[in-house]
Amino acid sequence: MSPPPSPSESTSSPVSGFFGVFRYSRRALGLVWETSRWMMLGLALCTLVAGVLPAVAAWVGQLIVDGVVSAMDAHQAASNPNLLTSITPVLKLVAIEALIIGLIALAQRGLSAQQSLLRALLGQKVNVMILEKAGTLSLSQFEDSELYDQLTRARREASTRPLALVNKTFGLLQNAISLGSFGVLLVQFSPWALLILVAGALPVFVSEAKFSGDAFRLFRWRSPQTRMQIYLETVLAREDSIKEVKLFGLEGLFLKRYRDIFTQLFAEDRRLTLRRESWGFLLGLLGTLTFYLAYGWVVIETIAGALTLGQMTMYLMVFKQGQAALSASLTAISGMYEDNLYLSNLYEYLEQPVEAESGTLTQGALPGDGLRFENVSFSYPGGAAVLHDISLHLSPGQSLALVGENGSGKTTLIKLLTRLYQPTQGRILLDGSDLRDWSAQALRERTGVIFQDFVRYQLQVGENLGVGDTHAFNDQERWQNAARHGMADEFITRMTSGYKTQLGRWFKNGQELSGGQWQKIALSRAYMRENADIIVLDEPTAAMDAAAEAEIFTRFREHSRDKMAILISHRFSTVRSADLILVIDQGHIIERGTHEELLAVGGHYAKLFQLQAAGYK
Ligand SMILES: Nc1ncnc2c1ncn2[C@@H]1O[C@H](COP(=O)(O)OP(=O)(O)OP(=O)(O)O)[C@@H](O)[C@H]1O
Repeated sequence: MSPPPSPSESTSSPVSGFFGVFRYSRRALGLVWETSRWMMLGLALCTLVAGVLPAVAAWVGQLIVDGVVSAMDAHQAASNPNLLTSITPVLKLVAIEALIIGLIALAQRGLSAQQSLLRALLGQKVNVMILEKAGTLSLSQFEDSELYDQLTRARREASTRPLALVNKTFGLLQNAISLGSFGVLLVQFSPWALLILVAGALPVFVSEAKFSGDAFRLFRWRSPQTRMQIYLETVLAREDSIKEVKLFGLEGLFLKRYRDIFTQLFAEDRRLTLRRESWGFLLGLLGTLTFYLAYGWVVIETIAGALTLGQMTMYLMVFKQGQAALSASLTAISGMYEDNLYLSNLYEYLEQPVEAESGTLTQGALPGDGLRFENVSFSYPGGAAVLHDISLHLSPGQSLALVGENGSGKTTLIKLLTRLYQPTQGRILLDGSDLRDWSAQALRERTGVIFQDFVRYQLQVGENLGVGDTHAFNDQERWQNAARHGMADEFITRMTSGYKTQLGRWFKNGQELSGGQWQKIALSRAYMRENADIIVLDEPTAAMDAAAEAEIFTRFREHSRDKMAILISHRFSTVRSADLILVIDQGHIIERGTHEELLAVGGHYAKLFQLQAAGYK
């Protein structure tokens, strides 16, 4: 199976497509320039030195051979030969050549030292750019598998590519300088020789350019499989999934899938590599043939007396090195083409449009009005409607509970309320102003949320709380306050290093917590937002024991006395005390009222309540 071309690749002509991708070279150079000006200048200097000196060395080589020949003649012809006088001029030339070779070695070392330092700096810079961009993407962009592919491709490859591109650009420059200087020497022999040199290397270049394009298309086309491989690696080798993998005996199954993907990808790789190398070999032979043709020509000219021995050595060396430099330049160009294609992926990702943060409000038009949903409907991108025509009003000091079956849309409602998604229809108002018009910062400060799938950070306990309010990330007093509210302080103080205990198993001395303890940590994290007046708990006590749950809700009510509290729970014992209960079914509000009102109606809520109560009898 061959990868389909992307639309842009299939519509543009191969030539313009080929040159079009070079637009990223300038950006890569700019990136290096921003990373370290001095090193880029150093690279340029070393490149120049390493480019010019080989031709100078070849020329000095010619002077040496011719010097030796004439010194030999003079020495033999002299009636009173003095060896020292005869060899001194040649030895001086030998010393100069040694110096030149030393300088070339120095320049090359300089190049490789600067390249390896730049690799580290540039890799870090590009990775930071990728992660910074990730921070600006919306949740729906993150859930878009194509964008996710792009992000994965960018992370896998692009952090090494900019330097590769710059190295190749400098390599090309160095070879071009060498070629130019060799050309100056070679043209004196014959312009045809120069032409032969170019003609010999051209076919390799064309084939390289073609195959690097194929390689990139292959890489782009199969990134979903690569991503599946990364995912399987994670499932098979991470402590949070290994328990289930072991119990269900999934190792063999997943490893087989992992291997199958590799086998498929490897078959494509092998095909491409074999074709690339076979063509490279055949076309390379052409280059070798032209070299030996030129070799023969130079030898004939020398025997015929048109060239001196020194000139012959020089031309042969120039020809050989020139050909090597030319094919290296051409390979560099096609390699640059490949790097450019990879970089185009990085920049496509970096240039993903992000929604401009337009809201600036820090206060609503009707302070104290609380939260209002006005005929809000919502569908996830590309999906069917999940919420239909939701209207509700919650004033400060009131509590709201959402009840409904799995998948009825409760968490989605919270995602809209926290502006992780925008309603498809209708609007949400906070203190009389549309949520979209609020500044993100102000909104964040006013809401404290814990989601069902809260994050278990592999950090210290205190930091796990601190993430709830970055301003107080290291504030121990605030940690303790929040932990008291979330009922986590008791077990934290019993831990070996208290709030400084490392959590999780990823790092040394990390301690694992029970499901309920983690939930208490997450709950305390929500309490870190001291100024938040909208507190949302999405099934906060599912993993807690009954006593802890009762205590949690007593504290929750105390804490949220003058705030807006929203609670999602499948346990009616926690829901019943809410001021307003909404029963959601397939995205519709089907019942609303207090616990008593809903029981009196004898509808869906009453039925579910009785079902649960019967379970406890
Ligand atoms: N990111 C998403 N993209 C597309 N569809 C989604 C996404 N998240 C949830 N859904 C769908 O939206 C619907 C509502 O999901 P939601 O998580 O809001 O339900 P819920 O009432 O909170 O369920 P539960 O009680 O199981 O937590 C479900 O049908 C689900 O498949």
